[in-house]
Amino acid sequence: MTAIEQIIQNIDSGKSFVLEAGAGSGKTYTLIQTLNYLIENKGEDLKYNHQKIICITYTNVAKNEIIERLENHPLVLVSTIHEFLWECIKSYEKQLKIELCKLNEVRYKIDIDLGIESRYIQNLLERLDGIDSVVYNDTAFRDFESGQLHHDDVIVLSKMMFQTYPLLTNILSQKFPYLLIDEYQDTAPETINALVDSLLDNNKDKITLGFYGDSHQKIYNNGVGDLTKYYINSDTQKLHIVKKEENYRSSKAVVNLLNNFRTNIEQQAQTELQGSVKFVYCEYRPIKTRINRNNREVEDESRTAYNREIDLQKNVNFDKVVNILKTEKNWVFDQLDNKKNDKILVLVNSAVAKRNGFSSLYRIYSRRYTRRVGDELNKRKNALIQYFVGYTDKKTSQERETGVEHLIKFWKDSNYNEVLRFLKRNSLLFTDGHLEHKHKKIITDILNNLVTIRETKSVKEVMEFVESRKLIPKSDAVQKFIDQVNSDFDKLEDGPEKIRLANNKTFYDSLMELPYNEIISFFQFTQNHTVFSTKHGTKGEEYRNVLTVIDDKDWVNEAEGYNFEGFFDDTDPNIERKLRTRNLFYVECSRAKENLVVLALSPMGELALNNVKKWFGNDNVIKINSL
Ligand SMILES: Nc1ncnc2c1ncn2[C@@H]1O[C@H](COP(=O)(O)OP(=O)(O)OP(=O)(O)O)[C@@H](O)[C@H]1O
Repeated sequence: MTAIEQIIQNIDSGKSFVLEAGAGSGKTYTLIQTLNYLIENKGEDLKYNHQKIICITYTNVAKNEIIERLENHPLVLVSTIHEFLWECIKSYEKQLKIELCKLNEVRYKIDIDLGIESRYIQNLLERLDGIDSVVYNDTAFRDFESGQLHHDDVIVLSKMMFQTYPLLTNILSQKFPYLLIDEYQDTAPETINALVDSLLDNNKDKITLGFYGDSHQKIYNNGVGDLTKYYINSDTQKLHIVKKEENYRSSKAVVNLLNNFRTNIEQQAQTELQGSVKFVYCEYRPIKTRINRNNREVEDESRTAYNREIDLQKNVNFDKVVNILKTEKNWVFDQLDNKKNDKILVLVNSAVAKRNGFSSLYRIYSRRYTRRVGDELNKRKNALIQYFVGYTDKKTSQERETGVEHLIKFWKDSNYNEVLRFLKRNSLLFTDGHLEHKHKKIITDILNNLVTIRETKSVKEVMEFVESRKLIPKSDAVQKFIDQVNSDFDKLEDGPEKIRLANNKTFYDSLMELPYNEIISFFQFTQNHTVFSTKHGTKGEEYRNVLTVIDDKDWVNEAEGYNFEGFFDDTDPNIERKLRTRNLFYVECSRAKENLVVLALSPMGELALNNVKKWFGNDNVIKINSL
């Protein structure tokens, strides 16, 4: 039976299900097929009972694609998770206030127990009495005292509401008897819990849930990742597993490789194209050692000097491989024509930053965050950097298009609707929310000006311009950061807090002096508009040929990072990191339609290489010197 046939069988017998579908299997297509089936076969009933089908997606792009493909069908509500959950809970004002107080109390206690100054409030209930209702809008700051929620709070509060008020879930299941969720692996565990353990548990006969996704493509830390616990045990299962094992994207060689390190799905390539996979590894001279007086072997040279030499060697190796691919294999790495490009997938490191024109930004980050630099940059965690380039929502993996550069992108693309939406949401230009004719001229002048000054001025000058024109005010977090670095922290007692503030000040001062051009380059990089791609943005994308570059050095010591050698040889003791690395590797390799080359710049031990040989085939694992 095909996946869609199994899904239909589940739907017809009222069973909730998970579609586990590997890379390139056409998940969205199956989701659309399901929706069409429901419209055609259950549509009349739904209409009669004033019910709707809910389809939850993660990005506005996916949302729009589905709406378009269903030709805006009135029976289907396509929604992001926040929109949906907020719609579910927002009218229960009394209950919301109670739950908000509970949440506030829990978070307040955590802060107090940790001995840190809490942003939460004692005795919130009394203060909430004075406000009309709890509110949430997409860009609101958290301000519990005035009943204002941040979007993370919506996720947590809805879980609490679903748990505490079964009646709420009964009402929802009456209104929405079918609920389909795209990219389940990136859904917050709290949301899965609300949907499966409350909504479904309380209303088994009334609602069917369908989860679509791929456990091996979870690359964001906050997603649930995998729903196995809900279907593994047939006695207690709440969901039924359906597998989709076709791969419509990749060549036989690539699919074969994916199957070699994936255990829960065995994909079938749907093309006759053979393609190829190669793994290139590098060896470096060992660090010099000597025997000391105590007869112990110790390092005989400075590790910094050694690392510097190896870094240079890595650059040479990288250039060598790229050159061979270009000249001998006809791969196309053309910075200007992104569409036709073959792609280099690489996590940000100093060499990547240099090649993409943001090496000074990288240096400033390295000084502040030392070993966490890659992670900090990749995730755009710092509030100051977010002001310029936005960020990826950690709960939903959605790009938050809130940065100066997003606004400029909309403007340059002549996407005026988005420009206006952005300004209405973020700027102080429209104090009364109305756009008048006079505003259009003002906006045009400001934005044209901004486009130009960005090219030549410093970060500080751009920030001042943006602020003075009331385009985007500083967020609370940015203001707090600036206030702190400008405070008189010299008077503080010596200790970690003083050091932290001093480091922040250096970071802030150097960032402000930076040519803004570096921010532009960094933004292009985060949006995959270079031949390089941040791996966090590659899901759903595909390229003819892919070069994936691995360099453990920048990541291996971080609990939050990646450890490729430890994944290849199965020795990484940190299970979460091992899964994260496996998923990243899976997502990267599965982007290739024809040919894949993996270049391991950091050294790989014998055990790792032996496993790699099992996956890639002996002849496809090549030492760089033999190229
Ligand atoms: N039924 C089909 N027949 C032919 N081609 C298909 C079919 N379904 C999908 N494709 C093609 O296969 C490729 C992969 O599809 P798609 O990107 O939808 O898969 P996916 O499951 O979302 O992949 P991933 O999760 O890896 O991003 C696309 O080029 C798509 O056009």
